Amino acid sequence: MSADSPVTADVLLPLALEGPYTYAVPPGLSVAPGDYVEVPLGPRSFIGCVWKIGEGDGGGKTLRPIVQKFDLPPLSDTHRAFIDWVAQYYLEPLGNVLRLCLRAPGAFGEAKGDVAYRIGPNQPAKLTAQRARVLDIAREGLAMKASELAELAGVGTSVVKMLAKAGALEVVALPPHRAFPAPDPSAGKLALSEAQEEAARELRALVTRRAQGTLLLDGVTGSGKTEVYFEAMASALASGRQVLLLLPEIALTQQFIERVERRFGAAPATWHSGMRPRERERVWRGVADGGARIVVGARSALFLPWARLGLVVVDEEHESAYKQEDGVPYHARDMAIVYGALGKFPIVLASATPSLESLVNAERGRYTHVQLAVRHGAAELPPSHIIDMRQAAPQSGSWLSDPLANAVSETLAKGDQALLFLNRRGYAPLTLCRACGHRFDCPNCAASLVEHRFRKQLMCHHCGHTEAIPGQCPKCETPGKLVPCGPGVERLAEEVAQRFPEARLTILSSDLARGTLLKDAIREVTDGVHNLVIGTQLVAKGHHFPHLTLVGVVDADFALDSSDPRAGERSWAQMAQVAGRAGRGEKPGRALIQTYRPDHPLMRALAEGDRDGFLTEEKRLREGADLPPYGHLAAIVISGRDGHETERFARSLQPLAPYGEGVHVLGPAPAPLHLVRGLHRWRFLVRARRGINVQAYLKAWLGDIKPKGSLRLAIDVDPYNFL
Ligand SMILES: Nc1ncnc2c1ncn2[C@@H]1O[C@H](COP(=O)(O)OP(=O)(O)OP(=O)(O)O)[C@@H](O)[C@H]1O
Ligand SMILES: [Zn+2]
Repeated sequence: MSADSPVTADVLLPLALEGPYTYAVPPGLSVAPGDYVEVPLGPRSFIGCVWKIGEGDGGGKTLRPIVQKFDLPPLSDTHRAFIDWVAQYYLEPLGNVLRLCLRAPGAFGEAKGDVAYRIGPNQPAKLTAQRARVLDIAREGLAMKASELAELAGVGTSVVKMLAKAGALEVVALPPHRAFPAPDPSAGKLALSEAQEEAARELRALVTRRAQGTLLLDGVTGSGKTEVYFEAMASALASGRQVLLLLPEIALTQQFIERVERRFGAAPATWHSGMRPRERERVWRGVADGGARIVVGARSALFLPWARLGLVVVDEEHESAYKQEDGVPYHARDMAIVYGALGKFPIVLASATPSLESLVNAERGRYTHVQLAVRHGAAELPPSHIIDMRQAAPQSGSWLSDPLANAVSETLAKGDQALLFLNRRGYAPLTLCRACGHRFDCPNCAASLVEHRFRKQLMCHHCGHTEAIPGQCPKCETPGKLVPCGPGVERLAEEVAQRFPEARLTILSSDLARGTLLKDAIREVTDGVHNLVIGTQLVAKGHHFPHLTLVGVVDADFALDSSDPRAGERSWAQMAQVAGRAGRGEKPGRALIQTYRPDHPLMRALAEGDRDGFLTEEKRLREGADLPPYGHLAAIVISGRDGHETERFARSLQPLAPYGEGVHVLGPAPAPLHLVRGLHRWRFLVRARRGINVQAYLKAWLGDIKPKGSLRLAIDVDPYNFL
């Protein structure tokens, strides 16, 4: 390169692009890989990340220059290598993966004094829908940057500026971000039991080695795993590193965050989907400059621009909530392990019901396996009893067998708390007309509408479509003949209220998940305000309810038959977890499980507490079928507006699938959920023996296919969703 040849930089943009674009570096600007820069693309400008320097030459075209460089710590080499890895593994455009890392647009704000906007004294002369949206958000009271307000309202920043000019918004100076308090590794350390101490020693050793390595902390419910992995976090913090504690979104409760705060004497940073833009920006910057030492976050926190990450703990590692389903379909647990390998730091996976994947990796000697076999302190694991519903069936329209109802009475009489677990929201999963047989289905999806009686609505749980509950059948017009079929939590609550009129009843369901309602409800259950709780899967997630002594599983057969190869494992984990909420305090607990299939290996295993027996059988089945963790799966979902066109396109791909030794292509077949949001869906499932490069196979098959019109082709490597 001669002295006067233009210096160029390859800049990756957070768009669906396979690679970076080359730009000219204007004289006087020095950029290095990892720097964040603003560059033009077409008529717009974007914030991207410098990927390489001086390699591209623009292929003879005149290069457009970089507009500006942001004064932020660069994205580390490790993080960029991680992005490359994720993109290759999931066959995603590189730019889409970068986008996961830049989810805090405000962090790139103007370098000069930040200003914010809040509601002002005037009404704008003309109130367009866009302006009204901005003002509605401003009326909530928080001062926000133009970019944040605009993003929330789904408008351009010009709308915000225009409203400010008209006096409908007021400009205020934003105070600088609050710094993150420094954690103290030994602040609130509890005295550990001998078993905990022994486990903690292994975790600390792993962290001080400062090398890659995965440890599976496999401890029964209530064994005190949290205190044990806190020790690993303490070691990483003491060595000056940052720590990420990943939780399934729904388990990220205020209670848990307070527990972390007590242990380390400082509130951790948190990261989840419900955050306000300014807090996002604060955390993003804190992670980038190293000021945020502990982050407790949902899966996407893995992609934050870590400065000195030294440990990731994945709590409830078996949870399928770690799999992102939209956009880049990554699995945060698996990608945490990849990140650890690239960054040479350890990963701790914790669970009372580890995934088969992790257990098999531990067996193969890839993971260190640390077990806690008993509950902490005097608490004992609750025994599970099976109720054979063929013998004890309740009368029609009622869902509690006598043995379960009696157990609830006894529990309440003793002043204890009982939990009834039913994984169905709403009142009834299906509504039929008794006169003509008409069933209420979603107009956009291949699914029945769920009655939500409390909200007086029929609702689709796939697309959110709602309609009022009609007084008569829309088809035969007979009034008063509509019947709800099957139970949801609301309907169960009706029965329970009738049977136990004295009980202080509450429902914990994700219908409450927005806002503070759910937090309050969980705290009230913890404090014993309620003595009878009806809950969906939400209650199975790591909560500690000290007064709870009885867990009743209302429908254990619910998820057994499905196209999902992990259905058995998942049902088992869910029931073991929910049973594990019982007897965590001073009094012993028990679990009663209602099933019509008492001979199913899963029910037997639960009754006998024989986890190993059940999992050995599951492993045998999976190994025989080359299913994970013994083989790879990839799903290919073809969707489109037009049913015939979608089918034709799916079928046209089938003969193009190359022959591959050890690779099976199943399909195309209509997806179990063959219509969602008006899109018709067809699926292929690719099953490959271990050691086969599935990505290479998929590229060879589908790499050049460009679906047209409304048709889409989505590849899901390591799928967890089989609908
Ligand atoms: N060393 C200790 N000293 C005092 N209390 C402890 C100690 N270890 C654990 N506990 C308490 O025991 C209870 C269970 O511990 P923890 O929540 O860590 O269990 P866990 O293994 O994570 O359970 P689960 O998997 O069911 O969520 C908690 O109330 C916790 O505060
Ligand atoms: Zn729908």
